Amino acid sequence: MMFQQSSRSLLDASKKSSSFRWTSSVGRTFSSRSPQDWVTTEETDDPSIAILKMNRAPANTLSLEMCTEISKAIKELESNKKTQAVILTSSLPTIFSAGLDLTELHNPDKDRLPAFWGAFQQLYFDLYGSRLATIGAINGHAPAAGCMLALSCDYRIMSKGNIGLNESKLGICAPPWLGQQFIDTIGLRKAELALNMGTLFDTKAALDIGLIDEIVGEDDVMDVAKTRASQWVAIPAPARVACKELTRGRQLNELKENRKQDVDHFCSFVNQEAMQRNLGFYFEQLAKRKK
Ligand SMILES: CC/C=C\C/C=C\CCC/C=C/CC(=O)SCCNC(=O)CCNC(=O)[C@H](O)C(C)(C)COP(=O)(O)OP(=O)(O)OC[C@H]1O[C@@H](n2cnc3c(N)ncnc32)[C@H](O)[C@@H]1OP(=O)(O)O
Repeated sequence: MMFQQSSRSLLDASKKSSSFRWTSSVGRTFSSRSPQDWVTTEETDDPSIAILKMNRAPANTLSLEMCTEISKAIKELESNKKTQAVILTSSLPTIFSAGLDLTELHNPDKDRLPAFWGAFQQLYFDLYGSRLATIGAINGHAPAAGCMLALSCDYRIMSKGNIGLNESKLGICAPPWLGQQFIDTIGLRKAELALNMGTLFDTKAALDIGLIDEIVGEDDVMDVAKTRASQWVAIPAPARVACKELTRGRQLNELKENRKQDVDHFCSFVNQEAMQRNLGFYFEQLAKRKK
């Protein structure tokens, strides 16, 4: 790993508190196969390129365990010297990732909340700072932390869905480091407008503002992703890693140095009554939407 971070205590805590079936505060039951199946890695016909698929139906939301599983998969791929690139994608038909699992934020378990945020920070370190060339094959919606997954990749192709940081619509604001990633990608003024309005961009608008690099047809996503991965892998690895350090090192180190404060800030922010009211309201709207 290029930007190795230590998070043992938080991740150890996360293991203790893992639960894989629970009823949310608005009464919906989430169940799934075990977290080990939520993320799978596949080989391609090029041994230097791997695929990392998110399989957590219904929306690939990022719970503590989901963040941990993605981080684990990235580290495993990095531990194989032959692997030089990873394609991050979703096995769900219309959703890349719906962002943070709101059941973690709404009426949170006070002991689990810091571990959850620590696992999300770790995922940012592991993906944004990976030694691998990372290609985001965004094959569906990618709001909020789903957009963070995309922004953390080196190159983004997208076939359908909406992408952006819509946190303001939930009555919250993206954490500073995610906001900075967004600003660094599309520029301050565009980010300022989009963050305030909570704008989600369709593929064309996302391409226009530079949030994604390419629009691809639904059936072409994996072929194009492999082609782009090959192009990135063709650049000598030390050069790629040095470029990444140049463009991302400062932001990664800043959070690394302020990790504990960021967790404390997040927890006190989320635990505010007004924040919980907003989240509860948003969550209920989400559940009612289909009906
Ligand atoms: C100054 C302040 C500084 C610091 C503050 C610090 C920290 C605060 C930072 C908080 C950061 C937050 C980042 C986030 O990621 S918040 C999450 C944001 N995500 C969303 O808003 C997406 C919500 N989902 C959707 O809009 C739609 O689901 C989507 C468009 C993605 C897909 O629509 P579709 O119609 O295809 O599917 P749905 O039927 O809506 O969804 C399927 C089921 O999944 C459930 N779901 C969806 N998203 C979430 C989620 N994020 N969390 C939990 N559950 C989710 C949805 O309710 C459906 O459930 P069922 O009805 O099938 O039970």
